[in-house]
Amino acid sequence: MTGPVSRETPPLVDKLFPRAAVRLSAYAELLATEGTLRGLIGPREVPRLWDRHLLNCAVVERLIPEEALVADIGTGAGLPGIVLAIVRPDLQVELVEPLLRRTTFLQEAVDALELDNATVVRSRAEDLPRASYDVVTSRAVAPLGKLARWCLPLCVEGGLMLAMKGSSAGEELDASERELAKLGAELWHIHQLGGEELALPTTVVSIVAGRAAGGSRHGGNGR
Ligand SMILES: C[S@@+](CC[C@H](N)C(=O)[O-])C[C@H]1O[C@@H](n2cnc3c(N)ncnc32)[C@H](O)[C@@H]1O
Repeated sequence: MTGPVSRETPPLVDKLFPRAAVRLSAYAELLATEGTLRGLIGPREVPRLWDRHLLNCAVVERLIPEEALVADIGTGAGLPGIVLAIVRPDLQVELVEPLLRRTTFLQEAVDALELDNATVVRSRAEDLPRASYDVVTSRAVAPLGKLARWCLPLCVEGGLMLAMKGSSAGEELDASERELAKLGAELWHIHQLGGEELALPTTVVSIVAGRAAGGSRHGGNGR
């Protein structure tokens, strides 16, 4: 089981997300307890829940326009979807996950946290309605090319696919540029978020969905 140190809310949370800190802490507690008991989060992740998971996901909100309808594909235990719903009450977030064990946990978390802007959707990405979302997020779900085949068709024209990636972001983008162009993507860009504040900055590949074929890497939509 987890030790008490892992449950402490870092001061940075109050500084960056003062209005969301209580709910974020409640979610951290849920992940550290039920989440690990049910095998949704590895026990070794508990001491680094804030650095590697919650804060890392929370800063992605900086790329999301106001009042967007967001689908978080393969959300697992709710990352980044639940975090985004907590820190951005203006968003509507669909937590998309095919596995029942995970959707059961997600629904319990949404209820416990009283998140009225998050909905659990038991589905695979491929089975969701097309051209429906302003923003489609994901973390640790699939390589970028495959992810783009799943996520870009779900975006409205001009919508945004946001893929949280690790150090492979550049390589993955290079390898999938042709595919992105075929899928009608217009701009793509690698963002480093939280570099000044977080122990581990977050890398996000953003891709603007559109009809026009082609695109340019580091197109710099600046969002
Ligand atoms: C490695 S987990 C990542 C979970 C979470 N995003 C995170 O970062 O902790 C990948 C998740 O993607 C889900 N998944 C796999 N294939 C999927 C698909 N075709 N559509 C939607 N989700 C899928 C899995 O069930 C799993 O929960």
